[in-house]
Amino acid sequence: MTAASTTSVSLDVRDVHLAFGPNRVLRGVDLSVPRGATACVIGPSGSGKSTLLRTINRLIEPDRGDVLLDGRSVRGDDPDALRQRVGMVFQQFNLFPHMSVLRNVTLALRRLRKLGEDEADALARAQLELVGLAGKANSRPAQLSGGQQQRVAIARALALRPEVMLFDEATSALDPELVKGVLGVMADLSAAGMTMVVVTHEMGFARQVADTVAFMDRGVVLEAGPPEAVFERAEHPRLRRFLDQVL
Ligand SMILES: Nc1ncnc2c1ncn2[C@@H]1O[C@H](COP(=O)(O)OP(=O)(O)OP(=O)(O)O)[C@@H](O)[C@H]1O
Repeated sequence: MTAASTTSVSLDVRDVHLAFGPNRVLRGVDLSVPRGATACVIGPSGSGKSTLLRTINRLIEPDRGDVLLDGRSVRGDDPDALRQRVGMVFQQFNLFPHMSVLRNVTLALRRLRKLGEDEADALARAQLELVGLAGKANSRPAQLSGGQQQRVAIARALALRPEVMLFDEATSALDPELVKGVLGVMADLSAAGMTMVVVTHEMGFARQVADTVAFMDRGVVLEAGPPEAVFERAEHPRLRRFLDQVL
Protein backbone atom coordinates (compact mmCIF):
# COMPACT_ATOMS: atom_id res chain seq x y z
CA MET A 1 0.00 0.00 0.00
CA THR A 2 2.99 2.31 0.03
CA ALA A 3 2.16 3.93 -3.31
CA ALA A 4 -0.93 5.44 -1.73
CA SER A 5 0.96 7.16 1.02
CA THR A 6 2.89 9.64 -1.03
CA THR A 7 0.00 11.60 -2.47
CA SER A 8 -2.48 12.10 0.36
CA VAL A 9 -3.65 15.58 1.32
CA SER A 10 -5.43 17.26 4.22
CA LEU A 11 -9.22 17.52 4.12
CA ASP A 12 -11.33 20.26 5.68
CA VAL A 13 -15.10 20.31 5.73
CA ARG A 14 -16.32 23.76 6.71
CA ASP A 15 -19.82 24.61 7.82
CA VAL A 16 -21.51 22.34 5.28
CA HIS A 17 -25.30 22.58 5.07
CA LEU A 18 -27.68 20.49 3.00
CA ALA A 19 -31.46 20.07 3.01
CA PHE A 20 -33.61 17.62 1.10
CA GLY A 21 -36.77 19.70 0.88
CA PRO A 22 -37.78 20.50 4.46
CA ASN A 23 -35.39 17.86 5.86
CA ARG A 24 -32.23 19.69 7.00
CA VAL A 25 -29.85 16.77 6.89
CA LEU A 26 -26.57 18.65 7.35
CA ARG A 27 -26.75 21.70 9.60
CA GLY A 28 -23.23 23.09 9.64
CA VAL A 29 -20.76 20.21 9.61
CA ASP A 30 -17.11 20.90 10.39
CA LEU A 31 -14.46 18.20 10.14
CA SER A 32 -10.70 18.50 9.75
CA VAL A 33 -8.55 15.56 8.75
CA PRO A 34 -4.81 16.25 8.58
CA ARG A 35 -2.79 14.75 5.76
CA GLY A 36 -2.40 11.01 6.30
CA ALA A 37 -4.88 10.85 9.18
CA THR A 38 -8.00 8.71 9.51
CA ALA A 39 -11.28 10.12 10.80
CA CYS A 40 -14.03 7.68 11.74
CA VAL A 41 -17.55 9.09 11.69
CA ILE A 42 -20.00 7.40 14.02
CA GLY A 43 -23.56 8.24 14.95
CA PRO A 44 -27.18 7.14 14.87
CA SER A 45 -29.00 6.11 11.72
CA GLY A 46 -30.23 9.13 9.77
CA SER A 47 -27.80 11.58 11.40
CA GLY A 48 -26.35 12.50 7.98
CA LYS A 49 -23.13 10.45 7.84
CA SER A 50 -23.56 9.11 4.29
CA THR A 51 -24.80 12.46 3.07
CA LEU A 52 -21.70 14.12 4.51
CA LEU A 53 -19.43 11.76 2.55
CA ARG A 54 -21.39 12.45 -0.62
CA THR A 55 -20.94 16.17 -0.26
CA ILE A 56 -17.18 15.72 0.18
CA ASN A 57 -16.71 14.31 -3.32
CA ARG A 58 -19.66 16.31 -4.64
CA LEU A 59 -21.95 13.43 -5.52
CA ILE A 60 -24.27 15.95 -3.86
CA GLU A 61 -23.70 19.70 -3.94
CA PRO A 62 -23.99 21.24 -0.47
CA ASP A 63 -26.33 24.22 -0.12
CA ARG A 64 -23.69 26.09 1.83
CA GLY A 65 -20.18 25.62 3.15
CA ASP A 66 -16.99 24.38 1.62
CA VAL A 67 -14.65 21.42 1.26
CA LEU A 68 -10.92 22.03 1.05
CA LEU A 69 -8.16 19.69 -0.09
CA ASP A 70 -4.74 20.82 1.12
CA GLY A 71 -6.31 24.15 2.04
CA ARG A 72 -7.81 24.77 -1.40
CA SER A 73 -11.55 24.83 -2.07
CA VAL A 74 -12.82 22.16 -4.46
CA ARG A 75 -15.76 24.33 -5.45
CA GLY A 76 -15.74 24.80 -9.18
CA ASP A 77 -13.45 21.81 -9.79
CA ASP A 78 -14.45 19.37 -12.51
CA PRO A 79 -16.44 16.62 -10.70
CA ASP A 80 -14.69 13.79 -12.59
CA ALA A 81 -11.29 15.17 -11.67
CA LEU A 82 -12.40 15.61 -8.07
CA ARG A 83 -13.63 12.00 -7.88
CA GLN A 84 -10.22 10.80 -9.00
CA ARG A 85 -8.68 12.76 -6.15
CA VAL A 86 -11.30 11.60 -3.64
CA GLY A 87 -12.05 7.88 -3.95
CA MET A 88 -15.18 6.38 -2.43
CA VAL A 89 -16.17 2.89 -1.39
CA PHE A 90 -19.84 2.14 -0.77
CA GLN A 91 -21.74 -0.36 1.35
CA GLN A 92 -22.95 -2.09 -1.82
CA PHE A 93 -19.83 -2.65 -3.85
CA ASN A 94 -21.30 -1.28 -7.09
CA LEU A 95 -19.18 -3.48 -9.35
CA PHE A 96 -20.28 -4.08 -12.94
CA PRO A 97 -21.57 -7.67 -12.90
CA HIS A 98 -20.98 -8.37 -16.60
CA MET A 99 -17.29 -7.40 -16.48
CA SER A 100 -14.30 -9.30 -15.14
CA VAL A 101 -12.67 -8.13 -11.94
CA LEU A 102 -9.77 -6.79 -14.01
CA ARG A 103 -12.05 -4.76 -16.28
CA ASN A 104 -13.90 -3.37 -13.29
CA VAL A 105 -10.59 -1.94 -12.10
CA THR A 106 -9.26 -0.83 -15.51
CA LEU A 107 -12.44 0.89 -16.70
CA ALA A 108 -11.93 4.18 -14.90
CA LEU A 109 -8.19 4.06 -15.57
CA ARG A 110 -8.88 3.94 -19.28
CA ARG A 111 -11.83 6.33 -19.36
CA LEU A 112 -10.73 8.90 -16.81
CA ARG A 113 -6.96 8.63 -16.82
CA LYS A 114 -6.87 7.72 -20.52
CA LEU A 115 -4.32 4.96 -19.96
CA GLY A 116 -3.63 2.42 -22.70
CA GLU A 117 -4.74 -1.17 -22.19
CA ASP A 118 -1.35 -2.58 -21.17
CA GLU A 119 -0.60 0.16 -18.69
CA ALA A 120 -4.11 0.00 -17.19
CA ASP A 121 -3.91 -3.80 -16.90
CA ALA A 122 -0.52 -3.67 -15.19
CA LEU A 123 -1.67 -1.03 -12.72
CA ALA A 124 -4.90 -2.87 -11.99
CA ARG A 125 -3.12 -6.18 -11.44
CA ALA A 126 -0.69 -4.52 -9.03
CA GLN A 127 -3.57 -3.00 -7.11
CA LEU A 128 -5.46 -6.31 -6.99
CA GLU A 129 -2.35 -7.94 -5.59
CA LEU A 130 -2.22 -5.37 -2.81
CA VAL A 131 -5.72 -6.32 -1.70
CA GLY A 132 -4.92 -10.03 -1.93
CA LEU A 133 -6.82 -10.78 -5.13
CA ALA A 134 -4.09 -11.34 -7.70
CA GLY A 135 -5.61 -14.68 -8.66
CA LYS A 136 -9.11 -13.33 -9.28
CA ALA A 137 -8.47 -10.90 -12.15
CA ASN A 138 -10.43 -12.95 -14.67
CA SER A 139 -13.36 -13.84 -12.39
CA ARG A 140 -16.74 -12.18 -12.54
CA PRO A 141 -17.90 -10.35 -9.39
CA ALA A 142 -20.61 -12.96 -8.76
CA GLN A 143 -17.93 -15.65 -8.42
CA LEU A 144 -16.39 -13.77 -5.49
CA SER A 145 -17.44 -13.51 -1.87
CA GLY A 146 -18.83 -10.19 -0.66
CA GLY A 147 -15.56 -9.47 1.11
CA GLN A 148 -13.58 -10.12 -2.06
CA GLN A 149 -15.96 -7.94 -4.06
CA GLN A 150 -15.48 -5.13 -1.59
CA ARG A 151 -11.72 -5.50 -1.89
CA VAL A 152 -12.09 -5.20 -5.68
CA ALA A 153 -14.06 -1.98 -5.11
CA ILE A 154 -11.22 -0.70 -2.91
CA ALA A 155 -8.63 -1.67 -5.53
CA ARG A 156 -10.69 0.12 -8.18
CA ALA A 157 -10.73 3.32 -6.15
CA LEU A 158 -7.02 3.07 -5.25
CA ALA A 159 -5.97 2.47 -8.86
CA LEU A 160 -6.89 6.08 -9.59
CA ARG A 161 -4.25 7.18 -7.06
CA PRO A 162 -6.66 9.13 -4.85
CA GLU A 163 -5.43 11.68 -2.34
CA VAL A 164 -8.32 11.01 0.05
CA MET A 165 -10.45 7.89 0.52
CA LEU A 166 -14.03 7.85 1.78
CA PHE A 167 -15.60 4.64 3.09
CA ASP A 168 -19.36 4.50 3.60
CA GLU A 169 -20.16 1.57 5.87
CA ALA A 170 -17.92 -0.57 3.70
CA THR A 171 -18.44 -3.70 5.80
CA SER A 172 -22.12 -3.38 6.73
CA ALA A 173 -23.35 -5.64 3.93
CA LEU A 174 -20.83 -8.40 4.64
CA ASP A 175 -21.24 -11.66 6.48
CA PRO A 176 -19.45 -11.42 9.84
CA GLU A 177 -16.59 -13.72 8.83
CA LEU A 178 -15.74 -11.50 5.85
CA VAL A 179 -15.61 -8.22 7.75
CA LYS A 180 -12.11 -8.70 9.15
CA GLY A 181 -10.39 -9.03 5.77
CA VAL A 182 -11.88 -5.77 4.48
CA LEU A 183 -11.15 -3.90 7.72
CA GLY A 184 -7.59 -5.24 7.49
CA VAL A 185 -7.15 -3.70 4.03
CA MET A 186 -8.55 -0.41 5.35
CA ALA A 187 -6.25 -0.48 8.38
CA ASP A 188 -3.23 -1.12 6.11
CA LEU A 189 -4.24 1.81 3.95
CA SER A 190 -4.55 4.03 7.00
CA ALA A 191 -1.13 2.90 8.24
CA ALA A 192 0.34 3.63 4.80
CA GLY A 193 -0.63 7.28 5.24
CA MET A 194 -3.80 7.66 3.22
CA THR A 195 -6.11 10.46 4.37
CA MET A 196 -9.40 8.70 5.11
CA VAL A 197 -12.92 9.40 6.30
CA VAL A 198 -14.60 6.19 7.41
CA VAL A 199 -18.30 6.05 8.25
CA THR A 200 -18.58 2.93 10.33
CA HIS A 201 -20.53 0.95 12.88
CA GLU A 202 -17.34 -0.98 13.72
CA MET A 203 -16.42 0.64 17.02
CA GLY A 204 -13.38 -1.65 17.43
CA PHE A 205 -11.98 -0.36 14.13
CA ALA A 206 -12.68 3.24 15.12
CA ARG A 207 -10.95 2.73 18.44
CA GLN A 208 -7.86 1.08 16.96
CA VAL A 209 -7.37 2.85 13.64
CA ALA A 210 -8.86 6.34 13.88
CA ASP A 211 -6.81 9.39 14.71
CA THR A 212 -10.08 11.27 15.22
CA VAL A 213 -13.54 9.96 15.98
CA ALA A 214 -16.38 12.32 15.04
CA PHE A 215 -19.84 11.72 16.48
CA MET A 216 -22.58 12.97 14.20
CA ASP A 217 -26.05 13.65 15.50
CA ARG A 218 -28.91 15.42 13.72
CA GLY A 219 -26.75 16.90 11.02
CA VAL A 220 -23.81 18.22 13.02
CA VAL A 221 -20.58 16.86 14.46
CA LEU A 222 -21.53 17.05 18.10
CA GLU A 223 -18.22 15.85 19.52
CA ALA A 224 -14.87 14.88 18.00
CA GLY A 225 -11.52 13.87 19.38
CA PRO A 226 -9.00 11.06 19.72
CA PRO A 227 -10.66 7.65 20.18
CA GLU A 228 -9.74 7.33 23.85
CA ALA A 229 -11.35 10.70 24.63
CA VAL A 230 -14.52 9.94 22.68
CA PHE A 231 -14.92 6.39 23.94
CA GLU A 232 -13.72 6.80 27.53
CA ARG A 233 -14.53 10.41 28.37
CA ALA A 234 -17.49 11.34 26.19
CA GLU A 235 -18.78 14.74 27.21
CA HIS A 236 -22.12 15.02 25.47
CA PRO A 237 -25.01 13.03 26.97
CA ARG A 238 -26.25 12.08 23.49
CA LEU A 239 -22.84 10.58 22.65
CA ARG A 240 -22.81 8.72 25.97
CA ARG A 241 -26.28 7.33 25.24
CA PHE A 242 -25.21 6.27 21.74
CA LEU A 243 -22.12 4.51 23.08
CA ASP A 244 -24.19 2.75 25.74
CA GLN A 245 -26.33 1.32 22.95
CA VAL A 246 -23.56 0.19 20.60
CA LEU A 247 -20.70 -0.92 22.85
N1 LIG B 1 -31.25 11.52 -1.87
C1 LIG B 1 -32.01 11.81 -0.81
N2 LIG B 1 -33.20 12.42 -0.94
C2 LIG B 1 -33.94 12.74 0.14
N3 LIG B 1 -33.59 12.47 1.41
C3 LIG B 1 -32.42 11.85 1.61
C4 LIG B 1 -31.56 11.48 0.51
N4 LIG B 1 -30.45 10.89 1.02
C5 LIG B 1 -30.61 10.88 2.37
N5 LIG B 1 -31.78 11.45 2.72
C6 LIG B 1 -32.26 11.64 4.10
O1 LIG B 1 -31.22 12.27 4.82
C7 LIG B 1 -31.19 11.80 6.16
C8 LIG B 1 -29.80 11.36 6.51
O2 LIG B 1 -29.47 10.20 5.74
P1 LIG B 1 -28.01 9.57 5.73
O3 LIG B 1 -28.08 8.37 4.84
O4 LIG B 1 -27.01 10.61 5.42
O5 LIG B 1 -27.85 9.12 7.26
P2 LIG B 1 -26.81 8.14 7.92
O6 LIG B 1 -26.36 8.81 9.17
O7 LIG B 1 -25.75 7.76 6.94
O8 LIG B 1 -27.72 6.90 8.28
P3 LIG B 1 -27.42 5.31 8.26
O9 LIG B 1 -26.45 5.05 9.38
O10 LIG B 1 -28.75 4.71 8.50
O11 LIG B 1 -26.85 4.99 6.90
C9 LIG B 1 -32.26 10.74 6.28
O12 LIG B 1 -33.40 11.35 6.84
C10 LIG B 1 -32.51 10.34 4.84
O13 LIG B 1 -33.82 9.90 4.68
